[in-house]
Amino acid sequence: MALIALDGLAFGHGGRAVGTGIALSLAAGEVLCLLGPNGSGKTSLLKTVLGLLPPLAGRVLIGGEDARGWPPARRARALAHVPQSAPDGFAFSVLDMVLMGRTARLGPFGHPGTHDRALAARALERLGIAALAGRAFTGLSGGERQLVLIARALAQEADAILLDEPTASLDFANQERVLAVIAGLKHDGLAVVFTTHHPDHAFAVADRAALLRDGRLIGQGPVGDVLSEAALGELYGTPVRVVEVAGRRLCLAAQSTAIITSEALTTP
Ligand SMILES: Nc1ncnc2c1ncn2[C@@H]1O[C@H](COP(=O)(O)OP(=O)(O)OP(=O)(O)O)[C@@H](O)[C@H]1O
Repeated sequence: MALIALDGLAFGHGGRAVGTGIALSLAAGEVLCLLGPNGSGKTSLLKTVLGLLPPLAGRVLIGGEDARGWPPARRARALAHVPQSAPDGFAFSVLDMVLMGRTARLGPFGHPGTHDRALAARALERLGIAALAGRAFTGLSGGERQLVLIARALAQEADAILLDEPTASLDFANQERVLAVIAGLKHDGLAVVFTTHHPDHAFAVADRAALLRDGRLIGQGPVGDVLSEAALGELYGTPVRVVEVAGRRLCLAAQSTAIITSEALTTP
């Protein structure tokens, strides 16, 4: 059975529809990459699945049940969220930020115990940021914050994790680390949804891709079927080349390939 299913979903803000007619499903142990141009509705769609925005029509089914009206704790046990960024608030330590991921799992007294601390420490290690545990979250760089938000979601131990541009602020090595973490979550049997502006990342770790343009899905299915040069070109409105290098498929904007090639030819 699908862990997450979207059925005729319309979503938007303040009653104004951004997207309509969304039908998608994702099983445990599957990774879905949501691609689309700026403003196509990726974040709004994720927020609707997470219950942060009410559906304007249709349903969000989690484990086969309509999730409308679910209490936050139940939702948090099912779905973890990695937002693009967190607002500046109190100067919580990194460890306390990650422990907040345990909120829906805490016992009657609401205090994290040994098990919660061990999970938080493991999540920090998995993201390579154990050394940041005692630092104030508000004193971190954008990329460090992004890694902490991912660690917080891992500590949540939800059935599915939805990540909004999880590699956007990260350096090259940390992008690879996060892709490896996503592959690890799949291996652990979680359902993973992530948005990105890098189709390469879909090729690297996703089983399925969904292409959102102007709030409508113009393609979805297995990555190998969906991410053709033609489909990516239509999605972004620019010619795209897909090349294979060292066993990995990579995307290039066809126009910039031409520029690079002509420069390479003319540079002595
Ligand atoms: N809080 C909001 N209130 C009203 N409209 C919003 C709000 N947030 C986003 N929108 C609108 O919804 C549309 C989709 O935005 P959304 O952030 O979901 O797109 P996106 O695909 O995630 O974009 P990007 O790739 O640039 O992050 C845009 O037209 C945007 O202006």
